[in-house]
Order: sequence, then structure tokens, then C-alpha cells
Amino acid sequence: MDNEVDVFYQELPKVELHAHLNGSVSSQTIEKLISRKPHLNIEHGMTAIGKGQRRTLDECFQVFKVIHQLVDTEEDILMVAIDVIKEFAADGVKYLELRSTPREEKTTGLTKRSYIETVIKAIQQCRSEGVDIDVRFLVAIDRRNGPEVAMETVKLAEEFMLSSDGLVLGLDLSGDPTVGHGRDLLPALQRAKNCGLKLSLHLSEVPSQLEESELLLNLPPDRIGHGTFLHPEVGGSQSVVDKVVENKIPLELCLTSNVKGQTVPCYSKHHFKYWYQMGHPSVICTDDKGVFSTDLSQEYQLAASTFGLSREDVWKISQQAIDCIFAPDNVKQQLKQKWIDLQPQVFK
Ligand SMILES: CC(C)=CCNc1ncnc2c1ncn2[C@@H]1O[C@H](COP(=O)(O)O)[C@@H](O)[C@H]1O
Ligand SMILES: [Zn+2]
Repeated sequence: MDNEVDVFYQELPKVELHAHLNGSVSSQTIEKLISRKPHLNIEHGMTAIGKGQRRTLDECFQVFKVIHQLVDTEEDILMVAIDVIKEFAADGVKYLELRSTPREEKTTGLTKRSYIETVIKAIQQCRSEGVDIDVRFLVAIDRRNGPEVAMETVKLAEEFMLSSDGLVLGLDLSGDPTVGHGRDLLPALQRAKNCGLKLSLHLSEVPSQLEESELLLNLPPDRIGHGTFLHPEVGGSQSVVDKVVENKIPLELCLTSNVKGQTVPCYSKHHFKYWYQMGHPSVICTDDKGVFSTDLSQEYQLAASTFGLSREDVWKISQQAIDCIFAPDNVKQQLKQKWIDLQPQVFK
């Protein structure tokens, strides 16, 4: 981890809505994977970006390729998912929506279906062990793989939404934002929406994607990942902002990810400020806690120290994130009660 985190932020109950499974693998788990696969000659420095380091977006995406080499069997996915879930729980996360791109690996017999089944198994295992966290799964579409794969992924997600007892709730659109165009993925996303899958889309993560963002906002998505370049000051537009505001589409904001990936010049210039000041639902998230050497407590602390938030402000941010989850109302009610129960202990 990059910084010391105050105990308040660790004890603060939190909701994590934007976490890519393979980007969330901790250094301890990477060690275990490396020792399982010494022949790959992968060193630790290749899978994480440390304090003060920054990489181009392209270099960041290379990191995922390395991690994917290390995670290519059902056994690996099970271990990684269980470790990640337990780490979020240990960091005070009470509700987690994990997202991951189903992959097939001919050499190990991994299929997209068994990939999803394995993540579900990990969630169920943690639940049966009594880990204090409610975990749901968003199936991810990697935009690089084009419209056919996107449609295939939607069909799989639809199937699991119906058979997973509420664990699979929706879809994520992610992957290298400079590759492909959202226009081509519209039919798949439209189908997902029509069948009741919730949609979280990475939008305007890089500049000059206004046209794509406008198009995808017409769906509309249920949440937006990053939205870094949506507002007029950074090349977006007021009409796009208006659309997000009118539809009350929550933003998932990931400070360290954007600074280390260099889409935002420094913490104080992060667009959290723009949206938070407007009173728009803004959820603090990690994106890839392993790759960016962070955790959710640290992201809350960074937001607080950068933007001068009081403990009460921080509490409100974590509490209001409950309204942005994809799980149904009864789950929201349970979480709100949990927050009420924990409050005296956190502010002791
Ligand atoms: C490069 C950078 C600054 C990353 C942060 N921003 C991101 N933007 C878009 N897609 C992402 C990002 N981080 C992770 N992903 C997606 O998540 C995948 C890794 O997790 P998984 O294999 O789906 O379980 C990546 O291959 C990519 O498709
Ligand atoms: Zn992301």
C-alpha cells in the first residue's frame, strides 16, 4: 500500500462499486501465483504501479496482460476471487460489486461459462465462511473484442442473472478506451438493458469521446465509470452533463487510478470536485486496487485530504453510495440499517 491510512477510514463501512477482479489482486496473491507458475518469469514489479509512479494508459493495459498470464485456470480464479473478496472485507467494505471479463483459455480448459461459475463459487464460499460482506458480480465486456463477443457475453450474463440467485446483476463495459467504438456495441448493450441487466459503462475515460458518450448516454446506463472528460472544462459539453444530471446517473470515481494512469494531472484536479460540488451522486471506488497499490480506505482518505472533507461529509459519501448499488431495495434497506448500527463505533 502506498500510504498509512487513518483507522477512521478503515472502520468506516464502505460500498465498492467499481473493482475489476484481475486489477484487484494484491501483492500477496501475486506472490502465490508467481510461485505456481515460475516458468513465466514474471516479477512482481510487472504487476503493480507503486507510490509516485505513473504510467501511460497503454502501459497500464500491458499490466493486465501479465496478470492474465498468471490467472488462467479455474483454480487461479477461485483463489484470486476469494482473496480479493476477503481483502475488501478486511478493509471495511460491506457491499462489493466485482466485475470481470470472462476469458477462455484453450490450454487449461477454462471456458467463459466456467469462468463465471468460478467467480460465483468464490462468492458463495466466502458467504458460507461468514465473511462480513455482500458480494455481487457484473460480467464485463472488453470493448476490444468487438460486437459479436459483446453479444455472446450479454447472453451469458442474462443466463446467469436468471440462475445465480441474484448474484449476477449486470454488465460492465470496459477495456482500452482508445480501441473500438461504442456505436458497434449498442445492440448488445440495448439487449442487456431490455432483459433487465443493469449497465455500468466506462465513459469518456480519455478525451475526445464526446460523440460516443452522447450515444451511450441515450441508453441510458445505470452508472458511469470515470466520466473524466464529460464536463465542458475538459472538452466535454454542458448538454452531456445535463443528460447525466437529469437521469441522476451515479458516477464511479477512482482517484488514484486516474492520477497514476495520467488521465488526470493531480489529485486536486480530479473531477470528483466538479460532480461532488454539484451534489451529483459520486461514489468513491478503487478500479484496480492491486495494480494501483491502493485500497478503498485510502481512496476515501485521499478524497478527504484533497478536498477538505469533514468526517461527517465522508460518512455521507459512503452512506449515499448505498443508493447507487444494483442489488434490490431490500438489500439497500439492510445496508442502511448496518450503517446506523455501526455509526457510534466509527465516531467513538
Ligand atoms: C489503464 C488504466 C489506467 C486502467 C484503469 N482503467 C480501466 N479502464 C478500462 N478498463 C479497465 C480499466 N482497469 C481495468 N479494466 C478492464 O479490466 C480488465 C482486468 O480485469 P478482469 O480481467 O476483467 O478481471 C482489463 O483487461 C480491462 O479490460
Ligand atoms: Zn474501470
